[in-house]
Amino acid sequence: MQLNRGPEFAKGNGTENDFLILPDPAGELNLTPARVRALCDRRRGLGADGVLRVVRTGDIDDAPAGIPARTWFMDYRNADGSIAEMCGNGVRVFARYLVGTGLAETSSEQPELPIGTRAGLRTVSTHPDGQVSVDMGPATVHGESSATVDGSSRKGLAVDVGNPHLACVVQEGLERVDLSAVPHYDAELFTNGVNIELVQDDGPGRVRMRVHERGVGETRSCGTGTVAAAVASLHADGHPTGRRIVEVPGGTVEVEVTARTSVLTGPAVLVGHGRLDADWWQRLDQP
Ligand SMILES: N[C@@H](CCC[C@H](N)C(=O)O)C(=O)O
Repeated sequence: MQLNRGPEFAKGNGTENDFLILPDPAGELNLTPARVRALCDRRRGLGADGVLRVVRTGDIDDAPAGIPARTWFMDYRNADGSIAEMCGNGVRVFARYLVGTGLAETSSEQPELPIGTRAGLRTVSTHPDGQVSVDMGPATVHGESSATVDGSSRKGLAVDVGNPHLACVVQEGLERVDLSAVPHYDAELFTNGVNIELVQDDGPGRVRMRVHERGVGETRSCGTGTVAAAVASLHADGHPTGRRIVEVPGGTVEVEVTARTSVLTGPAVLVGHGRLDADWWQRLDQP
């Protein structure tokens, strides 16, 4: 087969929240919104919920201050081409990629990996059983709000996990809700849009969650969303801290919320890798 070798890519997922990973160690890739949309399109491109560009922090114009320039930075893009501050599943897959390709090293003495994100520096730890944890930083509650989802108004907790969430605890019927349309939310509170979670109790210490992600639509999982869901579930039980097992359509994760921070643990899987066709990639850059 004649293929003009374009940029490298890999594909991975965390609880079936799937990503295309584009290594860009020299910071040379022109990752336009049009290219992200084409890549993520499940018919026109390779298909994914988002793109993770692997770049050095020094090559990112809008990186938060204080992250050393050589630190690997997760330049996250939603499937619609928009930029988001943070991705809890993505950052675990990103760490798996760095270690798997030898771009970064971890060991039993030094299992922690610092990763730059637009929400700040995050520390990821890989475990011998294949699970990956990330210290997500504090999840900050900004009060209550509501959204109209599938024609019904739902009350929820506004939680900032580096990116914005509205986590709505529902009593029943989680599986029956139609999440195909963008929910209507308070645009004065969420000026840059919001990820919306529906969270249903599933026994002691357990919840089930579905999510409509900003810039994507319904996904099989959302790591930052699971943290918001755990916070909302704990809050509903009158606890500011604690632990929740969160079951999403794509699998199961664990969230621990402490007074200082929140930690998300779950799987991170690399599926394969290859090269984009250079002609296809070039054509996407033309008006
Ligand atoms: N799937 C992600 C969140 C990705 C960003 C989100 N759609 C946003 O726009 O904030 C996760 O695992 O956290």
